[in-house]
Amino acid sequence: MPTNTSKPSFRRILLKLSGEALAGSDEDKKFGIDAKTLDNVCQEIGRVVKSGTQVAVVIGGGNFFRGISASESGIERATADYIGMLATVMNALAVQQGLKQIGVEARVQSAIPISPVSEPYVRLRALKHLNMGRVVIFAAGTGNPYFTTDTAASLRAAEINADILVKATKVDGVYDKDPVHNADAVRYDQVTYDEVLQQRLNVMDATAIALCRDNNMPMRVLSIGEEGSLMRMAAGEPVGTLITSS
Ligand SMILES: Nc1ncnc2c1ncn2[C@@H]1O[C@H](COP(=O)(O)OP(=O)(O)OP(=O)(O)O)[C@@H](O)[C@H]1O
Ligand SMILES: O=c1ccn([C@@H]2O[C@H](COP(=O)(O)O)[C@@H](O)[C@H]2O)c(=O)[nH]1
Repeated sequence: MPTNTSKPSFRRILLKLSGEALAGSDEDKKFGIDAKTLDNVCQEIGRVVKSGTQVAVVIGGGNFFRGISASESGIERATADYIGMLATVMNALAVQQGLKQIGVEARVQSAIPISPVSEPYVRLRALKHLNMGRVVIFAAGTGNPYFTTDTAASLRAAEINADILVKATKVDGVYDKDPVHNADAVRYDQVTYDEVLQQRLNVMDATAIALCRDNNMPMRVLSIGEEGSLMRMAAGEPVGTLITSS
């Protein structure tokens, strides 16, 4: 529950967490969930919740499985995507547990019903949890193959009337080219949805960007590995890159 008396900059945010952000940064730890990294991520989320901002999370599955890569090696695409969606459920449960350990209440809602382990996605119930100060973790993406958790994040952000969609990932913003593969890449402070689409700045998939553009949902891309960045963003600081219509 909120502990601060100052008014937060955002009433409600949708945080898109990349699955890879839960894996360690060491070369030999790029798969699965690293306990220390998970704790750091949960602490970041906990600070924001305690400052009075409601937080909903959509979590990726790239630390376990990506459907499109697996389908290239022979698994039928739809099946591979269902495996990918189930991978996001594992991450969601881990984040729920990590938050619980630091005293932050959270509920997982899965777009693919898995009744023994999570609630199904029910929009009004999600809103009720958020209004009670609980973190809601949306798992299993959209529940449909051929989509990504970026698109799920855009969809859920619109559905819950979030003030902003925050993409927290390994890179600290949107660059003119992929910074992981280009040392000379230059970061934007602000960029439009159309520029991201036209210049194919692949920090998020095109469907997700278009959905945010069509719903006028502002987005911010920041690094979850940079300590305090999420809290600074929630306090209104211009962290990372802002994506808007103009
Ligand atoms: N122009 C760009 N600016 C910033 N990042 C970019 C750009 N082009 C490509 N990227 C890449 O986009 C990635 C962000 O996507 P990310 O790895 O978080 O994928 P995801 O699908 O959201 O999560 P997951 O790890 O669960 O698959 C960065 O790691 C970065 O390498
Ligand atoms: O709506 C969705 C969301 C995800 N998937 C599959 O899950 C994996 C993991 O998600 P990331 O967004 O890549 O982290 C993704 O590669 C898809 O295979 C999906 O099918 N539908």
